[in-house]
Amino acid sequence: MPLGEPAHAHAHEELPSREATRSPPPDSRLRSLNPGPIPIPAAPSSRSLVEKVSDQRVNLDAIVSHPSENGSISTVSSTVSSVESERASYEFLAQTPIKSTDAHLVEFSEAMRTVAKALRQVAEGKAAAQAEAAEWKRKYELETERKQERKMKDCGSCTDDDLGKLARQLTLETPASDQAGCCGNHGICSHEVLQDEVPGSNPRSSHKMVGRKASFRLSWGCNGNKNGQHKHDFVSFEKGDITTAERSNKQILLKWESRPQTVLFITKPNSNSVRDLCAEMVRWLKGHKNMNVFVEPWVSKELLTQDTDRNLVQTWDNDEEAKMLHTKVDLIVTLGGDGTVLWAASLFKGPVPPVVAFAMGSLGFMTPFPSEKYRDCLDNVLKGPFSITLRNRLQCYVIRDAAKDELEPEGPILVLNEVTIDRGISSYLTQLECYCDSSFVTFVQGDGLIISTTSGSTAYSLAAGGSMVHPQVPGILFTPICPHSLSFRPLILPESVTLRIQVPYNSRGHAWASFDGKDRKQLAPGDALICSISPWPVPTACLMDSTTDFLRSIHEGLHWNLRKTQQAFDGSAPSVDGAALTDLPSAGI
Ligand SMILES: NC(=O)c1ccc[n+]([C@@H]2O[C@H](COP(=O)([O-])OP(=O)(O)OC[C@H]3O[C@@H](n4cnc5c(N)ncnc54)[C@H](O)[C@@H]3O)[C@@H](O)[C@H]2O)c1
Ligand SMILES: Nc1ncnc2c1ncn2[C@@H]1O[C@H](COP(=O)(O)OP(=O)(O)OP(=O)(O)O)[C@@H](O)[C@H]1O
Repeated sequence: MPLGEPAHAHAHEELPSREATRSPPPDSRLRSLNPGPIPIPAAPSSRSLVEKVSDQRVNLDAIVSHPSENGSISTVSSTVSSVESERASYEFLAQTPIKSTDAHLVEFSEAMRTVAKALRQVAEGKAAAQAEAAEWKRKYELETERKQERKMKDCGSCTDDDLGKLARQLTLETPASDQAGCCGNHGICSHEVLQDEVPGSNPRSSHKMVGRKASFRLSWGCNGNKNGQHKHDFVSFEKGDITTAERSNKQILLKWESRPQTVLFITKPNSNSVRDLCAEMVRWLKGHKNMNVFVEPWVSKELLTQDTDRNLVQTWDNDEEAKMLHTKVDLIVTLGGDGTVLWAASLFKGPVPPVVAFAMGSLGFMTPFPSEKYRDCLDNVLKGPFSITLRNRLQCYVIRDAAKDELEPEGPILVLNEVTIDRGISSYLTQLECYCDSSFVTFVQGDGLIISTTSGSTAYSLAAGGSMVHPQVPGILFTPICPHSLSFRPLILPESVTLRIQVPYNSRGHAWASFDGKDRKQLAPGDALICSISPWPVPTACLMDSTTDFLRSIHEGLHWNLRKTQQAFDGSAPSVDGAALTDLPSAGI
């Protein structure tokens, strides 16, 4: 049979002719071997057995020939091998000396049934795998098409050369190490982001527009590959090989393509040092960098006490204007602790400009920049390029039992750390039914549950026994709070899932949801919380790079695994392979 042709087309033609030349049909052979006086009721059953097996063969081939372009060699060969196994069964049936007893025939028919069943299972397994591969391929092709359309649309301004590069990229050619220009091969342009708007926002309300936003490009660096050349992020189907995307170990760099002009200041309230520094920084940015500065409405009233300072800044008057901030602001500067970064992120329900967080709190996991060196830090950031950490957020919807099919009109609540469902002031155990996509996960009985981002893994989730997870790891943490069970361990789920946490109808009390530790909402029996990863991450500027900053935070902020080192037997301190706490690289700024 020629390779590449459907197996079933030939299998059916070949089998009977071979059987005809080699041996008589099984039932006639059986009859000739059983001429004795004893009636043989098993003989007809032997015939029906053979018919049944060949019927099953028809079905098997129908399943195995499921249309699929990839892996055609393995597909055909697998079909051939199952047909050949069947053929061997027939030959075995034809050649086996059969004694004239009913018991033998019965035993034999049982054996054949088992063989037929095994063959069917093998073929069905292969067919399922092929169907799955075909589905993945279809999705991949759809996605490639969509990307191509989007890129073409977004690059209306690209030159022919750029479009050629883009086409090469989309046709999966390995690019040269050229990162310059619009839509470079290893990154994305901010043009795509800049065209997005928060749904429902009113462009006419942006009358305080302060000039065009600076465009920038993101590129993915690659360890050990200095020119930035790397494989594309896709799974190869054509050659039947699956390669791992290299995205996870890359540091993202932000490079300005035009000069950033507008900074938004977010400051921690009730702090004199923050107030003083804020005023000083605003003056410096205006005087030395000629930047536009936005501050929150309360800051312009309370923090900037002098009229001269107040005249240097702009603010917004209403929610509609606040919704348009992302179209004006190039950079967010935060002065405070992690709570201030959370607050800054909460102001943006859609895209978030890059955040440069200065540490003015007690811990500062997400605030790597030393406030006393703000001039050097801001100089470097405004010049670029600089590393960023793309921090995923969770989008959460509360679905009320009374209005099951309606999403909240004000849209999802976005959290950078976590959403917590707990028992509030109730003294009863919280009972929560948890589903991941449509699969049941578990029934929580305890103080509550934390659904956390990887950035939030070092906050409440850590206190409840969850793992610390690098913020670039694509996952969602599922951490119980004081579960009344010996075997409930925290989980980390893939970022692609949607979680549903439901308060059962027969729950003894209400539950409470809180979002980054704020905005508590009561959940009555029957109410549910739905959460998944939001398409709008928070890009935070790194002092060094994502990993160095993360390790520095867990060492310096949490004193992770700090312990006096055991002495060697000779009394000297053993050498430590790797950086000790005191050896951590300095800021370099
Ligand atoms: N038992 C707990 O640990 C506990 C209880 C409630 C809330 N929290 C956390 O507090 C967060 C709200 O922070 P806030 O500053 O508005 O409140 P807050 O002022 O009460 O500070 C909470 C503490 O958590 C730290 N923190 C916040 N986010 C962090 C992060 N991503 N990694 C490491 N530490 C982090 C802050 O630096 C601060 O020290 C919540 O999102 C929650 O994660 C923790
Ligand atoms: N601009 C703001 N407007 C209103 N509230 C804010 C603002 N910035 C911060 N907050 C709130 O102030 C609280 C304290 O802020 P933050 O965590 O930054 O300071 P901190 O507690 O001194 O620092 P750390 O958490 O490192 O100890 C947080 O609950 C935060 O949500």
